[in-house]
Amino acid sequence: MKDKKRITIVGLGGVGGFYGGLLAHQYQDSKEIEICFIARGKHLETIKEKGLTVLSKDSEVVGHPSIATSQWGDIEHTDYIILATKGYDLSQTIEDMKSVVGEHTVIIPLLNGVEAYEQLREVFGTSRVWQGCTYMVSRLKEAGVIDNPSGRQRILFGLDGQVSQEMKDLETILKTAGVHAEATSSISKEVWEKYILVSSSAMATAYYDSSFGGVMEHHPEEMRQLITEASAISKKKGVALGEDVVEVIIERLKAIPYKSTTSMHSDFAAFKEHNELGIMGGYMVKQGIAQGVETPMYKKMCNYLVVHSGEKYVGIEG
Ligand SMILES: NC(=O)C1=CN([C@@H]2O[C@H](COP(=O)(O)OP(=O)(O)OC[C@H]3O[C@@H](n4cnc5c(N)ncnc54)[C@H](OP(=O)(O)O)[C@@H]3O)[C@@H](O)[C@H]2O)C=CC1
Ligand SMILES: CC(C)(CO)C(=O)C(=O)O
Repeated sequence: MKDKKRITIVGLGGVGGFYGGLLAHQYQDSKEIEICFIARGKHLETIKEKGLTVLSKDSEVVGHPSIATSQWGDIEHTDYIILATKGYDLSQTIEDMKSVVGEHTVIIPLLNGVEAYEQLREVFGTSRVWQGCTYMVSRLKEAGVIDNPSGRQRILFGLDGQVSQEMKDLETILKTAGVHAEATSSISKEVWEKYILVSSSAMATAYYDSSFGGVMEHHPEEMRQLITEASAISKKKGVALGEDVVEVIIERLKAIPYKSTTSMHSDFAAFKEHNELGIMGGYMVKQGIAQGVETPMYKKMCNYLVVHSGEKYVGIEG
């Protein structure tokens, strides 16, 4: 029964649902690999009934996982856990998944930021927790349906200084399912570059109630300031970022379609009860204090957004 490699995805929203759907579609009849979903509510019921539909630019696939459940107990054991909940669900998810994490289980967080990795590492140790990040703009459209309109997607994962055979094997499993995956030996640098990009743009898009293009065109100085503050923190934490990191991030931000926006801004705009202000902004402010780095722009935007969350949210230009 334990012969098949088992990959469990928890959090079947924009990110986990997209990659989970591709994996479940590819491996539904596989004798070597099986895909399990931890989901909940109506989404779970629809997945059980009709499978998980993934819409992506010009394609549509439906994935039927081997197991779809809300109960970790139904999974029993797993070789990999791909973690894709929002930051505010992380602590509970870590508690719940303890029952299936064995000595050999590898955990890969795809959440934005570095807090998930730091938290997981504290609970499960360094070698079995790899770092990861993803570039995409994908959303849960309705129960059982994930939409990634541009079709863009990319996962980077690994541990610093090595790309092991186990990592190469996972890269192959993901690529075979159509995932643009890359195991890398400079994962801290990759994760931090992504984090600086998304954290600065999440803060500014939510603060100004504007798109990527909007904040880059109308608030370039504020964007530069956020990126500079975040880069200073990561360098103080010992991450080997290039000297030109601020310019590199600015160029990447300019390449993002003008009208698209961050997942945090979407959550603010939808008046969601929870948001990721903690991992996008709060972490930078706290780390600034811990590392002795001034973060005036993060503090200003956090202070505004923290009192304008939920139903009270009105962006500055909103
Ligand atoms: N969306 C995107 O394009 C991108 C997002 N990211 C990052 O990826 C992470 C995930 O984002 P995203 O996919 O947008 O988030 P979503 O809110 O779309 O999806 C998260 C899913 O996790 C589910 N979930 C949470 N806790 C549990 C649990 N204990 N058991 C089962 N299901 C659970 C939620 O269910 P429920 O609805 O019931 O709460 C929800 O369906 C975030 O950190 C985000 O910043 C990174 C790159 C791009
Ligand atoms: C910046 C972006 C869109 C890139 O993947 C993202 O990660 C997010 O909004 O959460």
